[in-house]
Amino acid sequence: MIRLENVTKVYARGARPALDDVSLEVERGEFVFLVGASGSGKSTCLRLVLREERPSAGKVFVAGRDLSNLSSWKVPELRRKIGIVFQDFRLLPNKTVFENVAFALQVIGKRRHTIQLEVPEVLEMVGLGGKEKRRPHELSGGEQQRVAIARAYVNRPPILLADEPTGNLDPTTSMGIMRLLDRINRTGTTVVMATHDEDTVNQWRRRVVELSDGHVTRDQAEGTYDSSRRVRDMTPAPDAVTVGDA
Ligand SMILES: Nc1ncnc2c1ncn2[C@@H]1O[C@H](COP(=O)(O)OP(=O)(O)OP(=O)(O)O)[C@@H](O)[C@H]1O
Repeated sequence: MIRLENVTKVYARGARPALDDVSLEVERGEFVFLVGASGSGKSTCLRLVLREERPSAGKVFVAGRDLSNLSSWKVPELRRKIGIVFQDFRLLPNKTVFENVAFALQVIGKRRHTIQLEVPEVLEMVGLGGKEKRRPHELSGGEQQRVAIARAYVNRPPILLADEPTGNLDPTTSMGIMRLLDRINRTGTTVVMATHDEDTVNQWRRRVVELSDGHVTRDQAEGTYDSSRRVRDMTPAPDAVTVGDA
């Protein structure tokens, strides 16, 4: 469903590559956690899949299409296949919950009566039935993220990308959001979630792809994440103290 083939991304001439010869394949229907320290290249991966960025070298394939051959007028069609959720929700503050979700269908030309049917259905699914008329500031962070997920999913895209979706939420609320993403994944949607959230990764035990300085350093089924591991690995063990100190 998503394939990166020897992808390198250099943003600025002379800068360290954000991604350095990364190859990665995500099958249809998988749920993948993309983990790694800040700056390791997680968001860059997601932006390449959305064709918001183009690789400096290598190829990106999404839903059978080679994005290097995709003309710019076909990019909206690609993005219709991909729902995206961010850490900071990115809702339209002056629109109601219903209007925020409906907007995603309006921009792709869906008919009014379809919108009237599909928006309540997806809001019910994310647990926001009855809150259609609220504006984002009248919702909790978890509820705002549910609206963002409803907006990303209302068109039933085959791929859902989530960039730190639990980053602004407490553990209990995060758990609810993860249950929702899991439910969406069970409908057959491929989910790729970039995250630092160790507890979530360790609780859900899905495939974990770890990036370090633009390289894939681990790809593990039912994986875990310990962000302190790299730091610990670089710290001398207690028995490495030099004899002269004794
Ligand atoms: N638009 C840009 N222009 C220049 N450099 C960029 C740009 N976007 C990202 N970078 C650099 O590329 C590297 C990877 O960034 P990226 O945002 O992909 O990392 P990340 O793992 O998603 O980090 P975070 O967890 O903090 O979001 C970093 O060194 C970053 O500074």
